[in-house]
Amino acid sequence: MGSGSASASARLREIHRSQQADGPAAVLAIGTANPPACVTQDDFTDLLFRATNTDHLAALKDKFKRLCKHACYFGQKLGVERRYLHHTEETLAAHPEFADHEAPSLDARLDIAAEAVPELAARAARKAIAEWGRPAGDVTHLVVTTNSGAHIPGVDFRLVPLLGLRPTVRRTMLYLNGCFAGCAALRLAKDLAENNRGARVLVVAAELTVMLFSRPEEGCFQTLLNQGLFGDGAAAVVVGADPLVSVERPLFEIVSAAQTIIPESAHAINMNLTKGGFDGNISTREVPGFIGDNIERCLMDSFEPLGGIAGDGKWNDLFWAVHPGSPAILDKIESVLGLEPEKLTASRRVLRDYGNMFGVTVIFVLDELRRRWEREAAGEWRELGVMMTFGPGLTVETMVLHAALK
Ligand SMILES: CC(C)(COP(=O)(O)OP(=O)(O)OC[C@H]1O[C@@H](n2cnc3c(N)ncnc32)[C@H](O)[C@@H]1OP(=O)(O)O)[C@@H](O)C(=O)NCCC(=O)NCCSC(=O)CC(=O)O
Repeated sequence: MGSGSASASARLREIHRSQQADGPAAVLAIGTANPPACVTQDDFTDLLFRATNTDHLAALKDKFKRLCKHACYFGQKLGVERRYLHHTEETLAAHPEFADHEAPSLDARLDIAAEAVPELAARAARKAIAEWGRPAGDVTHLVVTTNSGAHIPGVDFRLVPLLGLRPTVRRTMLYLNGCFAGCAALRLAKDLAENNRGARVLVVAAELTVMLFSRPEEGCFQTLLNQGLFGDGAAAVVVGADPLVSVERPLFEIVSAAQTIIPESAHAINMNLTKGGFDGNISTREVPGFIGDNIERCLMDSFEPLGGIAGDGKWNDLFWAVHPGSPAILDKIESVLGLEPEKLTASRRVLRDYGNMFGVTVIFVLDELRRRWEREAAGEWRELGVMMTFGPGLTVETMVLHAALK
């Protein structure tokens, strides 16, 4: 009896071991997509005040312009020059209730998201699958994340026929994780890929700001921030371990992944689905400080499995893919860690050209980094790097990456 159970347990351990991948999970391909309409901050300012019949609020419009004005490359304030938006002036004319967040508009917003989010997500995913070089039917797991919707079944379910995935693909849907969602989805993909030999995980993030559109209001800074900072987009990543030689090309290996809640910061970013759409409250004056005060500890924890990280100027030896929540946040990180300005260029560039696309943004930053290295034949290439996102909690997601694409 005893020896029988010992051998059964040994057999189970053997089965378990045989299910593990040999090597670390790696990013094998990246795809991105945006809606067709690109809107500059100047054009958007006019559109916003015209479409919401608030042009008479001249002082508020001037304030919004000041907030958007310094959208120069290394400038302050919102750091956004242009964004892609699914909703147009026609959408807003057809839905005057979107302007008033006290009016019931959630159903109409969700109806728009139900169609548009999966379509945008599918466009990014098709690009990632094409770069990956294997058929969509070889995807074993699907992890989808969005803040733009609350549907059952969700975007994950819709993507199966849109992409030609197998009905047996193992799906996980992550709703309402705020801006840390992209990194959280990749963390999940890492665990799936490393614990299921041969798994190929398609990670997809997609966001539409039609969920939080509203008119600017006197005395409500949040409405200005929401309308000036956020943009629409989707990004997809194929993750897998033990890449097939000559078919798959690893871009980044995922070395470690961690998540931390910053103490006493629960009030700093809150988001809710309300009858009037997606409502948020961001303590803009506190968030950069919370992140700055805690970032070094989060990084030390992330590097602990690697035996730590040593040396003066150690943070400049890494590449950085940081969620660009806003220039003030990036400035704070830069100064606390003593980073050379070049280190956060990819983050600032994505913010400038696309806005803050919640969880999608950091994948755009990763894509920007690898494209820059490919363009410049590895000019500023560094072997080890950090991917970092922030969101409600305040939650900090940290991932140590190894660039495999030199
Ligand atoms: C809001 C800011 C862009 C403001 O930029 P600056 O600090 O450089 O500029 P500033 O202080 O001169 O402010 C510009 C104008 O905005 C006004 N202003 C700024 N903050 C305000 C506030 N909280 N309430 C009311 N007014 C405010 C100022 O009075 C000024 O008005 P006037 O012009 O009249 O003098 C910045 O503080 C910032 O980036 N904060 C962090 C933003 C953030 O938390 N982002 C995370 C997004 S959420 C995310 O990424 C994660 C997630 O969602 O999950």
